[in-house]
This record gives sequence, C-alpha cells and structure tokens, in this order.
Amino acid sequence: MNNDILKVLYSKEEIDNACKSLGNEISKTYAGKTPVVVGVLKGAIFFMTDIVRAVDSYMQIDFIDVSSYHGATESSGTVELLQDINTNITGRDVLIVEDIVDTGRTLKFLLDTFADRGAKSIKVCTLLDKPAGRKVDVKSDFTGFKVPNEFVVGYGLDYDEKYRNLPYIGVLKPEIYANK
Ligand SMILES: O=P(O)(O)OC[C@H]1O[C@H](OP(=O)(O)OP(=O)(O)O)[C@H](O)[C@@H]1O
Ligand code: HPA
Repeated sequence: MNNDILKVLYSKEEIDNACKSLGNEISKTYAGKTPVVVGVLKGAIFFMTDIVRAVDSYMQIDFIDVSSYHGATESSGTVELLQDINTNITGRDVLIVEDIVDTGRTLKFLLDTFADRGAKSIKVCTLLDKPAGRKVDVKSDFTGFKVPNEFVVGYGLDYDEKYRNLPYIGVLKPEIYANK
C-alpha cells in the first residue's frame, strides 16, 4: 500500500502536533459553552477522534455521513446524505469536523443544512484545506494545513475506499487512478 504513495505530505507526528494546537484554539473559543461537535464520515473519522480528545471543553459528539466522490478523484457535484445526526441542534453551537475542504460543496451542504435547522452558531474545523480546488465560497475557522492541488490520501482520506488506514497523509501516484 505504501508503494502507491508518491510522497508523504504530513507525518503522524505533524498531524498529532496540528491536533494539539487546533485543540487549544477550539478550547478557547468554546470556553463555558457545550458545543455539538459533528464529525463528517467517513473521511474525518480519525481526525474527529483525535481532535475531540485535544479539546478541553464540555461537548456532545455526533456524526453525519455524506458522500460525493464515489470512487473518483473529482467530486460528482452532488452531495448525498447517507446518515443524519441524531442531535437536535436548534439553538446549539455546532462545530463541524472535516478531513478536507476541496471544492467546498460538502461543507456548503452541511452549513446550509445546519443553518436551516436553527443552529445558534456554526464553525468549521478541517485538517486540510485545498483552496485551489474551491468551486463554492466557504471558509474554515480552524485549519490544520493548506494542501496543494493534488489528490491526497491517508489518515481517513480515501481513493476508491482504500488508503484510509495509512497513519500519514500522502499524495497518491497518478498512475493509480489513471489506470482505472
Ligand atoms: O470539498 P469537497 O469537494 O466537497 O470534498 C470534501 C469531502 O470529500 C470527501 O468525502 P467523500 O464524499 O469522498 O466521502 P467520504 O468522506 O466517505 O470518503 C471528504 O471526506 C470531504 O467530506
Ligand atoms: O484530495 C482528496 N483526497 C481524498 N478525498 C478527497 N475529497 C476531496 N478531496 C480529496
């Protein structure tokens, strides 16, 4: 599996450090509050479990499962809601935890959905931001790393459902997806 990786962008140690520093920022922002922290499945699974443990604040956690890539390196353009949260977020402070913001379509869908439900505030924490991929105008409040315009995998991020279990984030060799 490691042979499919062109280069490592962020090691496990760099990711751990980013989680610590984001956790400190988030703790300050939510001091005295009890946000609902929503992890976006499946990509954000590992980041979510690391980030919530780095935050010193009362919180509720929940998960939402959305999908738009379907085995490709380009967004299908349509965000499908596969599984909703169980928490009533009306009047609540919501923190969305994402692995990556690329076109921004997934995040826009989530921001609109949670705003329609009457969230008191909505903030976004993403490990990776790929500004060159943006198709819709959305922004993250807490960002780990800005990544170049390349398809990245590992630490939850997949290509065709593979590579999520890599402990680091790397760039996939183009021949892996070119031959599909
Ligand atoms: O900014 P965007 O272009 O919308 O891309 C970002 C989204 O794409 C990926 O999810 P995907 O749809 O691949 O589902 P997954 O998390 O289950 O892999 C990723 O986990 C983000 O949620
Ligand atoms: O670069 C990426 N890698 C994996 N999943 C993604 N979803 C959006 N962009 C990416």
